[in-house]
Amino acid sequence: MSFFGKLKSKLFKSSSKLEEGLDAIVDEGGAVEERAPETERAPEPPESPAADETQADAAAAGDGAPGEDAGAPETEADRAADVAPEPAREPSAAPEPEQEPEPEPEPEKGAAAESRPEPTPAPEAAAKPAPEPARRPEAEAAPASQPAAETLKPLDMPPPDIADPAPEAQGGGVLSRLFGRKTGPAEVKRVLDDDMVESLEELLISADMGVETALRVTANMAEGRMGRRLSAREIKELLASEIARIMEPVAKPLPLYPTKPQVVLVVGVNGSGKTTTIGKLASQFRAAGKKVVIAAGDTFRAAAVEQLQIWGDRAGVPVLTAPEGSDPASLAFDAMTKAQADGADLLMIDTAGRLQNRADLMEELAKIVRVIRKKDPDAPHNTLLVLDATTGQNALSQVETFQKLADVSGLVMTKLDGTAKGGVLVALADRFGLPIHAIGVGEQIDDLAPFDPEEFAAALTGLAR
Ligand SMILES: Nc1nc2c(ncn2[C@@H]2O[C@H](COP(=O)(O)OP(=O)(O)OP(=O)(O)O)[C@@H](O)[C@H]2O)c(=O)[nH]1
Repeated sequence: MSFFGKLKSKLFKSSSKLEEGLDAIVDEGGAVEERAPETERAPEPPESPAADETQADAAAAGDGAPGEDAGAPETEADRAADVAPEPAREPSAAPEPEQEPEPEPEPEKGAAAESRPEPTPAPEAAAKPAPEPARRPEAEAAPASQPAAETLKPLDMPPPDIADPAPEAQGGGVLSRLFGRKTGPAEVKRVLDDDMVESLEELLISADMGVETALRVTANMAEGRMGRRLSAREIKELLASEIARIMEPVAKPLPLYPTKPQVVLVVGVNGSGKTTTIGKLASQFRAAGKKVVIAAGDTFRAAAVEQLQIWGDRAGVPVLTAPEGSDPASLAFDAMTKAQADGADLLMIDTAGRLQNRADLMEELAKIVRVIRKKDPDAPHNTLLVLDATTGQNALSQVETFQKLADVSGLVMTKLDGTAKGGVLVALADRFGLPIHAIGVGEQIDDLAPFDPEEFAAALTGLAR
């Protein structure tokens, strides 16, 4: 199964919570409205403020004039919802079938989509001499062997609501029936009012987005739209757009430098997925032609060392170990010496994750850094914090703690498959702004994907279904 296939299907645990919640909010205070058939729908005049009757009126009257949502500023939402597959996403694979442009109920939607600028590669990424694991493929000339690039699939967007089988049983408008026209399917819309905003805030908080982020996201969604009637899909599009906007700046692949070896210190609490992530990254780096050395720096747990050795074997990468209980800094020094002697491109150092005694851990990490700096004053070049997405809000305090223990330069979020807590990524991005280099979507060696904000937002809100 492709990375995105996994992400899409597995994130539904998260999305189903948000999706069902959003549906319920709209259903709760909404009214069924009939939509005109797409072919007959003329551009709607912009909704005048006067047309924004009181929410109570609208809800009570079930005012269902077709296309009354034409005035809703949906451009941003469309951007997230209608994201086109990027042609460069699978450089070595057979070309993906172009995604069918979605028939749009509102004419301006199509126009907005057409005028959307193509994402441009980040200059520093394009200038990188070597491909990077977990890199978004459009940002570079990735080799055919790059696993992350190869396995990403473009988003299979669902058909729009308008394409649902038209339930004649729901009845058409009088004029439609007189002229023998079939109407579009009915849909529920709810006037965006204070109650609905509050319900949205509560839903986002319950989806692990954190209070501050949830309030900000909801406020942005509501801005300029109070009094408008919105369908669940429109709300999801707005939410997806907001989420993608927050996540866009943090979606950055692990930067690669010409320095040899580039030292990547990997930190995180026990069980967060450090070992697995090191194995997956090593495999991707190796597939991209990099020479990698791994140092098993959690010398206090024999099982952790064994596990890392297994991953090293899988990835085809040497793992340096030391006797149980020996000094991790001494191992790191030896590993640095070996990596330099071997001309390795990357040295990945696993570390212990015992937060029970922070002072010890802080000293241990500081000592590792001190000794590797004897070999290279700029090392470590990256300090990756591995976070387990299933811990939800706890991930926020882990970032705070590890920022005090080490100079965290980026995040990898593991276990995004099978969690209903994906919303915490939004809170993390909003609060810390640390780059999310990759996401773990399973326990297999190729289950590490680049982080794509739009795909993530669509999957989280249920638009990707
Ligand atoms: N479903 C899923 N499981 C994962 C993922 N990443 C890691 N795991 C599992 O999480 C568990 C812990 O992973 P490890 O890599 O051993 O975590 P660690 O941080 O090295 O833990 P310690 O060795 O205890 O320090 C293992 O069972 C992994 O298979 C992921 O992305 N998805």
